[in-house]
Amino acid sequence: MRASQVDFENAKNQVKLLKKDPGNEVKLQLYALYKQATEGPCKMPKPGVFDFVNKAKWDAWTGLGDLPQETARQNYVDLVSSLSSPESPGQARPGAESKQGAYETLVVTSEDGITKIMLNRPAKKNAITTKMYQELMLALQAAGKDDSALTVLTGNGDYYCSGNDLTNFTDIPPGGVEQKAKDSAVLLRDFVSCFIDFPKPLIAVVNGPAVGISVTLLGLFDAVYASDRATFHTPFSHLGQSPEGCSTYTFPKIMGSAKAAEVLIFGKKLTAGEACAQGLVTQVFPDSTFQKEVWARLKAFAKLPPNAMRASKEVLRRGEREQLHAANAEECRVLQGRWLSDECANAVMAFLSRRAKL
Ligand SMILES: CCCCC/C=C/C(=O)SCCNC(=O)CCNC(=O)[C@H](O)C(C)(C)COP(=O)(O)OP(=O)(O)OC[C@H]1O[C@@H](n2cnc3c(N)ncnc32)[C@H](O)[C@@H]1OP(=O)(O)O
Repeated sequence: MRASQVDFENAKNQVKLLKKDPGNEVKLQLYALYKQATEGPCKMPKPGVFDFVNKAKWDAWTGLGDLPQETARQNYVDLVSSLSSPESPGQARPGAESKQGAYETLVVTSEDGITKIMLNRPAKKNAITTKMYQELMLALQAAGKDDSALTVLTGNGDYYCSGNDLTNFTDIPPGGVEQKAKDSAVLLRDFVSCFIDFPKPLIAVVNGPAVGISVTLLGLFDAVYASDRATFHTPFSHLGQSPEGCSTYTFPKIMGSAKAAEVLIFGKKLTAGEACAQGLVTQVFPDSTFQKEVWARLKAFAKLPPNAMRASKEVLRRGEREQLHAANAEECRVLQGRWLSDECANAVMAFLSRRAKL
């Protein structure tokens, strides 16, 4: 799964042959990844506010931060591969099957026995919108049933994921904020259930910083590989919120109750090394060799008998599935109340009005 210069050149040519216009957002991502892959991080001065086109390009490119050029090249190749329609197989990277042209917020590819689900909003640090929650559930359902041996979740760009997209809170339905809180609790419960019940090995490839729900969910993965650039931050109290993703059950089990409280109540940000020492991360790799080393390892895992791996996962999970669903339900119930609190409203408003950042 590591793109060579030849793959990159092929992908560049495939873009010109695309039969369908991929839309402006995707074109901006292609532009940004291409620039990052060929020139490195954006050093151009910020265009004027009325220079809309160049400002959008600049935003997309700077949104990739310090993403290594090799990773940008890989992500560019993956994105082009995902755009190749099944009717034009000549456009696809040999061996890489892209089934999910339908997703707006994800790039999903299958290759070498591995289905890779990549969060794909790099300019927004892969913050999870309502649409992305829904697409992730669909992608996980499909991956659970496909013939790949492993499923991997990762992020495009310099972040793994910045957690819940805080603009989700601005989309209030006719039933008002109470209805919004209720709908969000249902969505969250269904979303987390997909991870609890996922039937085959699920691996997180944490390519950069992780925030909020993208951290708490890690306790439900079977392995977590992290770049040494990654950090792990759950600022729930700062946001007037409370933990989710079954972390109230998994974190004390993984790291002990004192360390779990420091992370989940006081929002202590962990480095990749600390997260590994506390058992949340399986192994940390230097960012410069992260993709190469992790994918080599995953390809070897994917050659193991898939039914044996599923059976082992099932027997490991069976003993605690009930407790996990109970923790999920209780976390969603408490959060529903938190979302209606002044503490939460003030924190979200502060972020949206650019007064606060983590
Ligand atoms: C329904 C289910 C609910 C599930 C409950 C889940 C809870 C959680 O996940 S709580 C955690 C929520 N996340 C956050 O509070 C993170 C907020 N973001 C930040 O603090 C920062 O953006 C950052 C530290 C993640 C990155 O900072 P920086 O490197 O300086 O980059 P920018 O802030 O300029 O970000 C670029 C761009 O992306 C937008 N963005 C980033 N994260 C989010 C987010 N979580 N929600 C919405 N938007 C986000 C940011 O606003 C910038 O946008 P533009 O200004 O339009 O470029």
